[in-house]
Amino acid sequence: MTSHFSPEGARSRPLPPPAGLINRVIPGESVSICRVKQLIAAVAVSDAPVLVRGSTGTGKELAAEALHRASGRGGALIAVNCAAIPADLLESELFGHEKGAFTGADRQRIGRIEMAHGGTLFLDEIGDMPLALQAKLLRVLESRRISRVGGTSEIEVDFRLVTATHRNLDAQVAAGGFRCDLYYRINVFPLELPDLRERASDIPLILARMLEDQLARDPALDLPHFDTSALRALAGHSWPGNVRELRNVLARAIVLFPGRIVTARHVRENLLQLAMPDPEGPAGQQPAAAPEAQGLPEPSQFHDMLEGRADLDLRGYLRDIEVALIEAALAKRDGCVSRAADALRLRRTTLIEKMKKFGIMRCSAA
Ligand SMILES: Nc1ncnc2c1ncn2[C@@H]1O[C@H](COP(=O)(O)OP(=O)(O)OP(=O)(O)O)[C@@H](O)[C@H]1O
Repeated sequence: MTSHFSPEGARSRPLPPPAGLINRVIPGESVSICRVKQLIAAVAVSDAPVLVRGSTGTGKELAAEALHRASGRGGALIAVNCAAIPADLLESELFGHEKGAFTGADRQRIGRIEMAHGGTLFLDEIGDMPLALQAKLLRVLESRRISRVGGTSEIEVDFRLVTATHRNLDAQVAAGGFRCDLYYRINVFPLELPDLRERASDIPLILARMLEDQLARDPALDLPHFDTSALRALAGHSWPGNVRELRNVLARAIVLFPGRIVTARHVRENLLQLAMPDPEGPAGQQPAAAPEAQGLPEPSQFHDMLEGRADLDLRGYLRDIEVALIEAALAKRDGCVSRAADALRLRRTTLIEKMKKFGIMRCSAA
């Protein structure tokens, strides 16, 4: 029997991992994600199998990475997506094969389970594993030994098992699609990841982490800046695709609004829906400074200002603000419509239309 067994892989790891280690992998401070991180910290140092559940895109693979890093195991994290590999290839992918084991096996191949020796094996979408392979996996978990396809000798393996699924495994077991004995083996420590809409308060931190990662990958990137109204609009979305959907929204923002301020309107019209942005604010123009940086009230301040008020003539108030800002922009630029339009990030024709609508004259500052 070949043995990969070593005191290194089998040592007990009694010290809890530092919280910062897990925080670096999973950003967020909401109650629900903090509970997940506490559970990860508690279980990481043991060898107990963990079953991560959660809707698609909630970060199940990220949770596996956090568990692995916090476990202190010296080996690698080896991930296998059981749904992405055709059923007839999955066995040799997991167990490896000897040369000549089947047609096309022209050389020996080490499988993923062997590669995970001393580390963590992450079996994503375990609910999609064929029943025959489930039986083989159960034997490995019980004996801690594998045989490569076409091989005769046994190889001892020491790995921490983390599995994940977005399926309802209880229902699958009841329907006979998943082995009951394997289910109990892998479900020693269940970890439930919350949907993003249940931890919307984490969106700014997750977004900041994603932006940091983008910048680390490409320091020359001109990143967009999400203002508070944009963050509020993101928090109000239902996020059926969870954090993966948020990642896609950010990817869109990087393309559509490089170096620009992203507002709630952009979020609603261009990022959560796929309309192209207004040509106002053309490419090459410097990003507009945030309203608060220009001494203007930042939109979130209206929350406090409106507290306790019964009603408001919104249309009239917004018109007065628009007129006042247009008149101020024209006055500061000696009545020059083109320069005022640039300053207001409007097309010249749009500004002229507004001036006609509100009866604004080209007055100068003097
Ligand atoms: N908390 C988070 N912070 C930053 N990025 C995250 C977070 N959670 C998930 N992501 C990112 O979202 C994407 C989806 O995450 P992941 O693949 O871990 O989800 P999943 O739950 O395994 O999805 P599926 O069930 O569809 O396989 C990845 O790009 C991942 O890096």
